[in-house]
Amino acid sequence: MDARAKLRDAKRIVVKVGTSTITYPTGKMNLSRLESLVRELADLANQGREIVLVSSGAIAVGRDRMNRKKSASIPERQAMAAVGQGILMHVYETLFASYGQVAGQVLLTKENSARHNQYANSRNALIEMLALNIVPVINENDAVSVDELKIGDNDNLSATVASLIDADLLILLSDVDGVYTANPQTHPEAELLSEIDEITPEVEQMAGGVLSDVGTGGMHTKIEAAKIARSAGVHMVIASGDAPGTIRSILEGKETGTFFPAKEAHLRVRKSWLAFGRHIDGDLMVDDGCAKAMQEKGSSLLPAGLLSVEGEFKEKSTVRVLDSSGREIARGITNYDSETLRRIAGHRSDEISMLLPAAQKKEVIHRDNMVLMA
Ligand SMILES: Nc1ncnc2c1ncn2[C@@H]1O[C@H](COP(=O)(O)OP(=O)(O)O)[C@@H](O)[C@H]1O
Ligand SMILES: N[C@@H](CCC(=O)OP(=O)(O)O)C(=O)O
Repeated sequence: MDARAKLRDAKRIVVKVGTSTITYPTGKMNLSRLESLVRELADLANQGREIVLVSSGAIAVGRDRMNRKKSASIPERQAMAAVGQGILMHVYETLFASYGQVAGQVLLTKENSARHNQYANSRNALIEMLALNIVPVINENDAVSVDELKIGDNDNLSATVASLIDADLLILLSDVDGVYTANPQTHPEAELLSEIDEITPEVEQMAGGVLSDVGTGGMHTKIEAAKIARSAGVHMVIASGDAPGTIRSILEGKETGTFFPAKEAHLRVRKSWLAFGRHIDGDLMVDDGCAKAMQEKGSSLLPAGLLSVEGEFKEKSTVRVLDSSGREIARGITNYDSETLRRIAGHRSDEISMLLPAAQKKEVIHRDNMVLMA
């Protein structure tokens, strides 16, 4: 069966719109886009589908209201978001109400997904809203989240939300109609890719940089979102937010935008929390033999395979595991702090008891506390 045909049955759908889709380059709201988007989403909800909207745009709309051209400082961006989010939500609420639907605002920070109890709370709230036929309208809580509280971009946020609620499909609507072989704004000869089955280093290379002045991540953060979604068993499509009817055409299984099919064996909720909900505290580089054993046999990470340690962290921190070329292959919770890891790196398990005074666990990261990323 054509892989896209599965999308016809998608019941729980997360749609993310970028700043560039819902505002004009001047910063003013693009009301006709907002109207046609909400109309399309309300119609899907009328069909009995569960819809979640993740919308950017708070900072741009706030800037426009306050007549600011560019907000350089972080506190100023926070202030702009506080103004813009209210305006945006008012517009969404009014539009959804005009189509007979109820919208409810949910603002998230990294903390909501980094602590397990808060992760469960966010999930419960969203699932209850869907059960009550409320359309959650989500954004990052830009007015309060800075530095380590910040998720950073709504592409990652939408994929984390999709994984949190076990969505069937995530649609990222942007100012570009999918992933091209290179940035089409700088490479007019670039070609649109209809489907990406594997996120290879070449795909990451194609993602290039951002040109948009109000958005944050460009194609790079959308590829990161695809990794999160696919691993969590969520299909993802990147398409243009320009043309009305795009979402309907995706749900008819038509070849619209770039399709990232979900991985078959997807992560259970605990593992997806482990991989994507938590703050990353450091990097561990491993040798090729160790990388192969982890990827092909699902082995734990042992000290013998460890080449180097980046960052200062305590035991039970979340770290990325990189292969010798620097590519991320896994994430997990380490049994040792960074200082101890530097001492035991490269040593066989039988040598460890001599290096460390008390009896220690053998693995650096146990396979149960690890998620493969590549
Ligand atoms: N390979 C690529 N294919 C498509 N777009 C790309 C690629 N590489 C970089 N881009 C850029 O990413 C932009 C979309 O990202 P962004 O402006 O952040 O959108 P949004 O506001 O929807 O999140 C495109 O307009 C394009 O300039
Ligand atoms: N949360 C911010 C936008 C962050 C963001 O990811 O923007 P975009 O790249 O346009 O999706 C806002 O509402 O202004």
